[in-house]
Amino acid sequence: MLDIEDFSVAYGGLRALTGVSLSVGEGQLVAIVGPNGAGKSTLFKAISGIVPPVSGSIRFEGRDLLSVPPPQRAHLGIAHVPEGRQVFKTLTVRENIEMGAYTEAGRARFAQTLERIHELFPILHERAGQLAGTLSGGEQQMLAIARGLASAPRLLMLDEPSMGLAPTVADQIFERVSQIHREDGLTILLVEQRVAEALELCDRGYVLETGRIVLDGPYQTLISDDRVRRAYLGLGE
Ligand SMILES: Nc1ncnc2c1ncn2[C@@H]1O[C@H](COP(=O)(O)OP(=O)(O)OP(=O)(O)O)[C@@H](O)[C@H]1O
Repeated sequence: MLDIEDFSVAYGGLRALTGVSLSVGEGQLVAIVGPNGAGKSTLFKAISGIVPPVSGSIRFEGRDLLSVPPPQRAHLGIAHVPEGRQVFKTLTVRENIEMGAYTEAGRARFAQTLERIHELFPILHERAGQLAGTLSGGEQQMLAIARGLASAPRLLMLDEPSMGLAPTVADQIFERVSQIHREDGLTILLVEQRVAEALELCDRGYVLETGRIVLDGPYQTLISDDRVRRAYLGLGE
């Protein structure tokens, strides 16, 4: 579904991504893990078109994505749920979800998507008329994911959904992400610093460090790799 090849991004003189290649197959949940500043958010911004590449290619469902203007990319079915949630705080929960449904597919399927969103996140149904800025951090994250789902995407990109959340709340979010993947078969690209949790959920993972992919493979390969065990899972040999 998504093929990124030899992709590099720079902010002025600073290289944020160097020669990154990765693939996401239809229906897969792929995790990108790595430390602060590794370039994870930059990769998502480049897929959405917020930052331009220096070189490399991105193909989405066989199409050259870089030739598609950024505002059109959501209409192809790419939903980007940004780091830090960024809900519209002065709009209600329901209005935030409606804002996500601006794609043709999102509008066409809004009634059934809303029903599914309420099934996944009943609290958003209860709080439909409440201003988003008054929600807790976990509820705002649920709303950000719901807003992404409202566009009826083919690919859902989640940038650190656990950020700033208590472990139990983060676990609830991971459980919902897994449910969306398992039950709805949605293709998901997940960026996370909580490496153990993210790798447990994924079909395939990539480890990104200082702008380069240093390791990739299926869950079993990554979880048994000594570097991953030492650096990210706090485990010994
Ligand atoms: N707008 C920007 N201008 C200049 N440098 C930037 C900009 N955004 C990010 N960077 C730099 O690019 C590098 C990668 O940042 P990025 O936010 O992609 O990392 P990350 O892996 O998502 O980290 P985190 O999890 O802390 O957000 C960092 O060195 C960062 O300082």
